[in-house]
Amino acid sequence: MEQDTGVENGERRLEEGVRTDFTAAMSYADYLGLDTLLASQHPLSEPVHPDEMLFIIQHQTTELWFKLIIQELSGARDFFDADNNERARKSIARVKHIMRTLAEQWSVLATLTPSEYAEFRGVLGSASGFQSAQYRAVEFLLGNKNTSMLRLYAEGTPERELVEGALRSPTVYDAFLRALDRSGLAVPQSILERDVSQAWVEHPELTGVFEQIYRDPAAHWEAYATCEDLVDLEDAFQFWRFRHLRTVQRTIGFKTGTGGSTGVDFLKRALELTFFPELITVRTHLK
Ligand code: HEM
Ligand SMILES: N[C@@H](CC(=O)c1ccccc1NC=O)C(=O)O
Repeated sequence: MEQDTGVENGERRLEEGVRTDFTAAMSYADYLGLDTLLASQHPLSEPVHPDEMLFIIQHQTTELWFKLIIQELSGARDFFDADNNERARKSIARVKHIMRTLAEQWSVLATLTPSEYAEFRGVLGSASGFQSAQYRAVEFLLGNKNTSMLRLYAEGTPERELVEGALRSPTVYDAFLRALDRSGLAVPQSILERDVSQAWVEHPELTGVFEQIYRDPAAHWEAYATCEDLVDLEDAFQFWRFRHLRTVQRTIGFKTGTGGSTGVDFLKRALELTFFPELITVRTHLK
């Protein structure tokens, strides 16, 4: 007797229970809002350059992931505030994996050759990733604050609210340090009371706190693991910046950017930034 594999003539038979009528029930597309999502790609080149779709989708998928990163980093901050280190670490790990995925995603855009990009770059006008409000909010949540970036977003717009909100609130690192202090590792008061809207600058007096942790990991295991998670996150973020830089260089060389910057040279400077400088310095001090 033939065994029923559920496959006939190369086709998988639909099972009896499979729903096919969604007039009165929620469907996949309903739940995900696919009508608006998939109607949101508007190439401007005429005739439409097929590679413009690649360009748009690469940016849109990145913005979707940025949206989740903002949720997770804000969540991590709240968990630190509630002294729930384990949950904060889980959110940080998720962000790290998203950043790794996004760093890998550059290889798709790298298939866009300089000649192809030049064919539709003109339609972008003065638009640039530099204006991404979600990206800026992520940078701010991690400590790379810069008040002058606010000028890019008109007052009263949701983008301004997002970026300004992130500028004025404590960073994930601020929240972690406050939690460390509550746990008994004395973080200098000046750091706990710093103006959180300022960019983080290295505080040499903080390195001692991390030295205590790194000299005896077993005694401070949760804090130690969290420090390493933060370093992982920073690494993943830097890889994303680096791959952006390399993609830009192979696509437009040393042209100035549509956002008005010097381009590659401007992006290179971001590689000098570090979110958690004391976590690097502590390594130098370890014997
Ligand atoms: C061929 C593709 C790309 C090129 C040629 C390119 C080029 C540039 C350039 C030249 C800048 C400097 C600002 C300016 O003057 O415009 C910049 C900034 C930026 N781009 Fe791109 N970009 C590309 C793709 C992307 C993608 C896919 C994203 C993802 C959202 C992105 C996000 C950003 C961000 C966030 C900045 C600001 C970086 C910072 O402030 O350090 N770019 N890009
Ligand atoms: N700054 C890029 C243009 C660009 O990449 C871009 C343009 C519109 C929307 C997003 C962009 N992505 C990153 O900067 C350039 O100078 O070619």
